[in-house]
Parts: sequence; C-alpha cells; structure tokens
Amino acid sequence: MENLLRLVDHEEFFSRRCIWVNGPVIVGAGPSGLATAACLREQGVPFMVLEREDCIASLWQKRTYDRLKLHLPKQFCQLPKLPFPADFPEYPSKKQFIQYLESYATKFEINPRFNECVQFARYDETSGLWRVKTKTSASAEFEYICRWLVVATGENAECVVPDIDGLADFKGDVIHAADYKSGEKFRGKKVLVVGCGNSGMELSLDLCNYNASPSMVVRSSVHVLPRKICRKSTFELAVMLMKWLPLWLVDKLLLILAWLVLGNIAKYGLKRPAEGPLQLKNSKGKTPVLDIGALEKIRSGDIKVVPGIKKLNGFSVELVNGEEHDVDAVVLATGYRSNVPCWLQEGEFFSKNGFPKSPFPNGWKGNSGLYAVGFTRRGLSGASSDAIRIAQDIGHVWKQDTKQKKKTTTACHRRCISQF
Ligand SMILES: Cc1cc2nc3c(=O)[nH]c(=O)nc-3n(C[C@H](O)[C@H](O)[C@H](O)COP(=O)(O)OP(=O)(O)OC[C@H]3O[C@@H](n4cnc5c(N)ncnc54)[C@H](O)[C@@H]3O)c2cc1C
Ligand SMILES: NC(=O)C1=CN([C@@H]2O[C@H](COP(=O)(O)OP(=O)(O)OC[C@H]3O[C@@H](n4cnc5c(N)ncnc54)[C@H](OP(=O)(O)O)[C@@H]3O)[C@@H](O)[C@H]2O)C=CC1
Ligand SMILES: O=C(O)C(=O)Cc1c[nH]c2ccccc12
Repeated sequence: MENLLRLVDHEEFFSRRCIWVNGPVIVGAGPSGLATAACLREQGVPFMVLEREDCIASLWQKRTYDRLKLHLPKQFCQLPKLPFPADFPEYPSKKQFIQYLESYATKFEINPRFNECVQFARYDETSGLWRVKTKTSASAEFEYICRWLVVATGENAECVVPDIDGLADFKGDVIHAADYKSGEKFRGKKVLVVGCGNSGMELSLDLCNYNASPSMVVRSSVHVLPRKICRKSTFELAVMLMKWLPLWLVDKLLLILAWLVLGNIAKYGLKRPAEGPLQLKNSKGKTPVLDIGALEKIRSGDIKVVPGIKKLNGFSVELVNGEEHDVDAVVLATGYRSNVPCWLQEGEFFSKNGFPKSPFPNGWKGNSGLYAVGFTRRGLSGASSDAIRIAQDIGHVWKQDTKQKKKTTTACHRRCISQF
C-alpha cells in the first residue's frame, strides 16, 4: 500500500515535462551566464537560462557580506556590451554591482527560469542532442533537449567545509563566509576565522570594525599585495607588465614592490608561498590577497594571526603549536568549489575538480556543443572573454544553419511549385 501511494505521488507530482530549446541552454544566471546570454542575444541566437535560485547573480545577492566591494578596478569587472555607469566609483560596491547586473539582464531581455536546479545533463549520441534534467523548488521535474549546453555554474558554486577535528561538537556558532553578512552579531565576541584568502582577511577586518576580536588561522602561506602601488591599481600594473614581460618576472617585480610598500610581513605570521602570486593563481587557482586594510589591523594586533588548528573543543581551540584559545564563534573562510561533477555526466572536457582540463585560453569549448564560461580563474574579465568567444562560435553555426534552412525551404517551395 505504502509503495502504491509512493507511486501515485510520483506519478502526480513528479511527471517530467520535456521541452525543446531552440538554441543553447545556459546553466547559471550569474555574471558568466548573463554575459553569454547577452552576447547570444546580439548574435540573434535564442537561448534558455536555468537558475537554481530565485534571482540573478545569487552569489552576489545572497552569499556575500554587506561591506563587499569589487576588488579589481571597475574596467576589469564590467561585462561585454554594457559599460558600468560613469558615476560608479573605481571599486563599485556589491549593491552597485548587483544594480548593474539587473539592468544588464533587462537590457538584453534575459529572463531565466528561476528555482530550477540542474540535476543531471548528458549528451545523447543517438540524437546528437543534450538532455538537461531539472528539479524545481516545488519538486516538479523538467527535461530540456538542446543542441548546445553552456556551463555557467561558477567556480564558487558550493562552500568548502573542512574536516576539522571537533567541529561538529563545537558549542558556539559555526558559519561559512558565504553566510556572513556583518560583524553586528559578533560584537565583543572572540571569533576564530579559518582561512586567510580575500574572504578571511576581509571578514576579519569587518569583525574588527564591529569591536569583535578575530583570530585568523594561517595554516600554510599567503601572498598579500597592496591594492595600489604608487596610486596605480596593482592588478592594472600587473596586466600592463604582462604585455611586455614573462610571468615569472612580473611576479618578481610585484614581490619587490609589495615588500617596499608593505615591508616584511612574515614577522606577523604571513609567510609567502614559494610560487609567485600570478604563477600560483594560474597553477592552483589561489587568488592573492589584495589588502584593503586587514594588514594594518594585523600590525596593530587587532587581528591575531594563529597557526593551523589541531582540534576544536567546546568553546576553545587547540592549535598545532600547542596553544589553546577561547572561542565564541567560528567563521569558515575556507573557500568554494565547482559543482559540475555532481550534475554533468561527461568525462572528457571537465576534470574531477569541476574545472575544464585544458588551461586558458582553451578551456571554453568542449565537444558536441559543450561550452564552459567563467572557469579560467580570471575573475569577471575571464568570464567576459569566454562569453564573447562562445557566442561567436554558436552564432556562426546558427547563422549558417539559418541560411541553409532558408535555402532548403526556398528549394522545397520551388519544387512544390514545380510539381503543380
Ligand atoms: C566574495 C567574492 C568576491 C569576488 N569579487 C570579485 C571581484 O571583485 N572581481 C572579479 O573579477 N571576481 C570576483 N569574484 C569571483 C567570482 O567568481 C565572480 O565575481 C563571479 O561571481 C563569477 O560569476 P559566475 O557567473 O561564473 O559564477 P556565480 O556568480 O557563482 O554564478 C553561478 C550561478 O549558477 C547557479 N547554479 C549553480 N549550480 C546550478 C545548478 N546545478 N543549476 C542551476 N543553477 C546553478 C548559482 O546559483 C549562481 O547563481 C568574487 C568571488 C567571491 C566569492
Ligand atoms: N573583495 C573581493 O572582491 C573579494 C573576493 N573574493 C574572491 O573569492 C574567491 C574565494 O576566496 P576565499 O573565500 O578567500 O577562498 P580561498 O580559496 O581563496 O581561500 C581559502 C582559505 O582557507 C584556507 N583553508 C582551507 N581549509 C583550511 C583548514 N582546514 N584549516 C585552515 N585553513 C584552511 C586556505 O588555506 P591553504 O591556502 O593553506 O589551503 C585559504 O587560506 C577568491 O577568488 C577571492 O579573490 C573573496 C572575498 C572578497
Ligand atoms: O577576485 C577574484 O576572485 C578574481 O578571480 C579576480 C582575479 C583574477 N585574476 C586575479 C589576479 C590577482 C588578483 C585577483 C584576480
């Protein structure tokens, strides 16, 4: 009986609807998906965007802290075909960036299907088409059939939660950086911030601004660069130097300049990795920290730097150096990962870590109409150049096909007429 009921439920609520999509299906309505959709719109190619959340740019709208600003200058963060408004500051705030993305979606008439999470996608050899299965927040299922599949789910699709001894039994609050909004609820508290990437540094700084006492865990090493060198953005300087010099030399110069501006930061527990900052970004995807004020708080002792964690215990932490500290709350600024291996049934183009196997600049196009946008570890500017390439590639085939179709229709028409 129970099984029968289950079957009825299944029939009633989970019947799958099949939808043919004329043009590509784009999975994800973040900046990458929006940029690809806008470029396709310009090429006259129809598309469908599927988004698991109920809004565009969900990472920015729902999983980032209030005080966040873009950390690269605005000219490196705008999407194709629509510059930022002229009155935007050099480093737009999260609110301004979201406002820009909303107007971007409106301008290019991008209307994603929201609350639809892609659970499974595979290429069907027999038909030469992609089959994309989704589940809505109301548990309805859909299947989209299309010729092209654009993966735009991002490098930050899921939170990395490390396996720390005693974490599950820790008595205070534990949150991931993605759920941190502001230091308001941590006023006066001792907060252990695990991780020292841009998130760990900026959340520790935010905690100081709310009179909390952050201790930031640096278990290995980190590159900290000033955001500006001689009033020029460090990132812009690096981009300029890269036009003339090899990567290793640009790294050397950046490190010399960083030393001149910041001094020796190893004495605060911030050891530099053996690889240079850009080299490391390329090889391991580890973004250098662009300092917006955390370093000053580290120097003043407002942010304590501590080594790796041995284990958590009730309301305290034991560190690898044997020290024990009281802790009221833990913020895991331990990074993110791609979720592509969870839903894309494909083993050629994407590797097990959810990133395309071919490095930049070849990681945007796979076989059988598969594309990836925003996986080159080059932030928003990398996503923009992927989007332009993808839309050109699909647009080219689309136009040829349309011409071909017109020809066949005319020929057929003539044949029909001649038959009369
Ligand atoms: C805190 C923070 C700050 C950053 N600041 C900068 C910066 O200043 N400059 C810069 O260049 N880069 C920055 N980045 C890098 C960031 O990767 C880009 O800004 C940008 O968000 C990437 O866009 P995306 O569309 O590729 O991914 P996302 O913005 O993550 O969008 C992916 C979308 O796909 C959806 N999705 C995921 N899985 C599924 C599924 N199975 N089915 C349906 N939908 C799905 C998600 O809900 C999401 O809306 C920052 C990242 C973080 C975390
Ligand atoms: N203003 C902005 O524009 C901002 C941009 N960002 C971007 O978002 C992306 C993600 O950044 P972020 O969230 O900082 O993630 P990252 O992946 O850059 O950093 C993760 C950090 O967590 C540490 N970590 C992981 N596991 C453990 C563990 N078990 N114990 C101790 N430490 C651990 C890592 O250390 P280890 O290196 O030893 O593995 C590393 O320091 C980056 O591209 C970043 O630039 C983030 C915040 C602000
Ligand atoms: O902020 C991010 O996550 C980025 O990926 C932006 C970015 C791309 N390339 C870089 C090199 C140095 C610092 C930041 C970036």
